[in-house]
Amino acid sequence: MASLDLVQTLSSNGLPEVPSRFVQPLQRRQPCHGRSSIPVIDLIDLLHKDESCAETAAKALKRACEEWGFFQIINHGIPDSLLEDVRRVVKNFLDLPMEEKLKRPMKFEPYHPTGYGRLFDFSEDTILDWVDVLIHYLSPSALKDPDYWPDKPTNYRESLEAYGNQVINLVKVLMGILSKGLGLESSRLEEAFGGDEAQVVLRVNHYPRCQQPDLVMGLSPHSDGSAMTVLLHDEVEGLQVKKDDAWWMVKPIPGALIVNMGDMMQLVSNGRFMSMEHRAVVSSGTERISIVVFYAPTANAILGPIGIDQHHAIYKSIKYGDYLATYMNKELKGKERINSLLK
Ligand SMILES: O=C(O)CCC(=O)C(=O)O
Ligand SMILES: [Fe+2]
Repeated sequence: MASLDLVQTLSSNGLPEVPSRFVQPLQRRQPCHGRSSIPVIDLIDLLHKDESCAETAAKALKRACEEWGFFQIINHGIPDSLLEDVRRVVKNFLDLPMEEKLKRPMKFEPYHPTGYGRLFDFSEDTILDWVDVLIHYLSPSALKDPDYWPDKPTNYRESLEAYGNQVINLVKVLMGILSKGLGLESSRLEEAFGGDEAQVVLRVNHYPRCQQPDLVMGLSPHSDGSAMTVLLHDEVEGLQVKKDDAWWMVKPIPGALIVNMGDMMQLVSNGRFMSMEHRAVVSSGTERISIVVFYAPTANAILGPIGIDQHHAIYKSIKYGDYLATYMNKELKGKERINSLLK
């Protein structure tokens, strides 16, 4: 296959048209309906000493997960200065010369792509998304290959380590509350996903400016294969969520993190917490960077609906590693994968 430059290079080379491999067929260019105010959840309320306040907030969280599967979390406890650091070191990495970034080119291990480059490029027929990515593990230690963490800029590793730990703690708190919301012990979901063996992956999505933004997708419609996903944005719009068959542009709140339920949360909750389809669009005026943490089960976890009479289970059980294998080896296509687990 002839090699095609990464998007950042294509963006800066000044060509009037995007290469044909990025052009989406008309039926895949569904318009956006408008802006949405996805639910806003305040962690201070969720952890409030006043029980009735905490309970009201927990109900709002549960409703957000049932109706949208997406919310923005404010007062999440991760200092603004750390979020700033993370955005800065990631931007500094992306600004390095291509040869430096390609010292860790994308390697496609069976389930675990890691490195810098292009995702989901399976054959010359695959339509490519207008995005370059950097991926590495944050946890567990067996998968956290330090060689795949950029060593430039100098404080990249320190900032991402600190941020990763804080996001993992936040996810655990949210999962504890959602676990109780399903009528389970607060630790039940965390245990189901493998406790400290859960796979936590960082992915930087870099969407450079695009000369023909209406013809391409930044990230094609998909649902996340994870249990929960936490997205740090750069205040640039681009994330769209599909609800009631329409696409809604998320308006990012400065300082907030965007959280969404992944397929594994939909599975274990027997379809109560929704792993919604979403996509990213790009613009001709501004680049966009999203820094995403996927909190996913350990590969050995066998998962199915939890805490219900199995007659009422609408999904089959699956070993997460098998799910991941199909997830990573196919083009992104809406909610095809989780729907394939329906009984
Ligand atoms: O960049 C975004 O807004 C979306 C990222 C995303 O959906 C993903 O990385 O799975
Ligand atoms: Fe996603």
